[in-house]
Amino acid sequence: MIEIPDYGEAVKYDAQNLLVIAPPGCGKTELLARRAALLIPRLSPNQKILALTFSNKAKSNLTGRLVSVLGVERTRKYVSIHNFHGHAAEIVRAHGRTLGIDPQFNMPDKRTQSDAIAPLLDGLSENVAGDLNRRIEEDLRNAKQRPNSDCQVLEALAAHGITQSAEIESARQESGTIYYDDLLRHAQRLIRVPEIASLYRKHYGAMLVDEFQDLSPQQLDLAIRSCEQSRTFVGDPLQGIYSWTGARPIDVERRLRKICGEPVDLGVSYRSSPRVLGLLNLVSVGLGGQALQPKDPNAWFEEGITVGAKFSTGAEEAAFIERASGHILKKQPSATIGIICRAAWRRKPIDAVFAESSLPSTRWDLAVDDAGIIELINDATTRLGGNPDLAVLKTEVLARIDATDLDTAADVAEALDHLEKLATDAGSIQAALMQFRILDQGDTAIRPGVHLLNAHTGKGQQFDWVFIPGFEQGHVPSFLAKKQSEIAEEHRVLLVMLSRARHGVILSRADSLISKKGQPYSTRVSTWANELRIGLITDQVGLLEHVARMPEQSS
Ligand SMILES: Nc1ncnc2c1ncn2[C@@H]1O[C@H](COP(=O)(O)OP(=O)(O)OP(=O)(O)O)[C@@H](O)[C@H]1O
Repeated sequence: MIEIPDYGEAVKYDAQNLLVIAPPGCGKTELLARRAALLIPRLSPNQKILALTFSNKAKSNLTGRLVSVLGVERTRKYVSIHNFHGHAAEIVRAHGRTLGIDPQFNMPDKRTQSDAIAPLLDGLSENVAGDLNRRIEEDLRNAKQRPNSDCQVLEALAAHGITQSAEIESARQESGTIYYDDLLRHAQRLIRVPEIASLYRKHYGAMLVDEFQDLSPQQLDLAIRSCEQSRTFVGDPLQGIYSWTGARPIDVERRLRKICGEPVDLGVSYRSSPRVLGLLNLVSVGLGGQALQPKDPNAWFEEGITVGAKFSTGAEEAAFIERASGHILKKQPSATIGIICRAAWRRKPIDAVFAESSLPSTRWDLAVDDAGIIELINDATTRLGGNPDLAVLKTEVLARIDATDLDTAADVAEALDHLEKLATDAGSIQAALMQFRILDQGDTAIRPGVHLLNAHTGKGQQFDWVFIPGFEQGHVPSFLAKKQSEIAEEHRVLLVMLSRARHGVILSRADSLISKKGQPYSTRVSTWANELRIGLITDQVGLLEHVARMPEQSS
């Protein structure tokens, strides 16, 4: 490992291919943006940099950083920023005909495959349906994670899958539908055609890949065949939390080391306070990683804060989080507060409290909280004369977005679903639209106020304060994690949640929660409580006192 404490050196590091492996908050994403500035003058005329991210949120994050370093115009002119599905969709649209795929194929969204599986689950109990669904998804993913033709997919399913998986795939092939995994598979097949690869390689003179630990070998293959020079990969295998979607951090890192040589390491955190790092280091060292030092330990009020809080009920915990957020925002109106739960179900009482609160809050998993999506729907409604049929409205909205932007398409579908429900009560689509909460979120930066999200959505993001409710066995780690490898992944999820925090982290739990059936049940503290105990310096009372001592933010 080549140790470079500051990214300044790594940006300029003059390797053709550069691999950067570093813990959270050390500036990996920032490095990509700065490296783009270094690479642009080296591009040939008409060439661009291909920037690839794993998810749409990561794409917004990287876009924001690129824009702050390069400016809007240079970013637009020199960098194509895609998530993997978007990049794959572009290849399949442009060249799919080579494989007999109609270039006008309907873009899949997150539900296309699950809608096809749903009829097979009808009438089954929740557990049996959940297991069957998982098994079918796993079979299909395994059969499609290599450049298999449709016939080879069916052969793989016949050899290794259950009959229902083959049934779903046969029906898909007959109808000519494309699912998410088919996009990547077809793109991988196409990029192996030398003439097609050569087009992309001429067009892209450099490549930036963020969060390489989240990639499947298939995504990596697609990336490295799309651009063959000046490739920069950044990531942190200890933040690998996507093995359930096919990510293989160890294999991917091995391959990248072959391509790039020894990785560069960044060892200083620019994100977190000494207290937050103290807590974070307990987890990362437990996972075999290195302990991080803060860049400027004296820059933080009282060195930051870490809190362990316990409540009798989920409702009490939620009320406290709302109250503490209010105190923080009163002292620091521009503070960003992330309330990060491992799983959405655990956030229920908290979401309910913030839905009634006067504090500014955004739910990241609710598409209708996204001003961009609402604007798209509003514009389309106006064009269609004010009160359109929902199906017509959907077509109109989708016609206005980039056909390869699957995540936005999925958000639109989700928002329209929600709109449909609201319209039933409100009497019309227009009346329902008035009820959508429009937030002032013009750009990609995280706005001051409260953000409610789940661990996986928070990947790559940061907040001044992070609340992690639900530090209970069954939630952290999730009750779904049974194998050793799954529990290790849950441990990394904890690392990801903690490492989103800049100034302070508040871990909390409730003794009693309400089940889906409305019955109270008792909880036990997370298995990792002992590991973290010495890193938690105070409790909920100490938190409020710390906030009370904090100086008022000057305006
Ligand atoms: N050299 C630097 N000087 C000043 N600030 C920096 C520097 N590098 C990064 N930062 C800031 O530190 C914070 C964390 O950086 P960044 O998000 O790039 O880290 P990361 O390694 O990508 O984290 P993660 O792995 O959690 O996604 C950001 O606010 C960034 O602007």
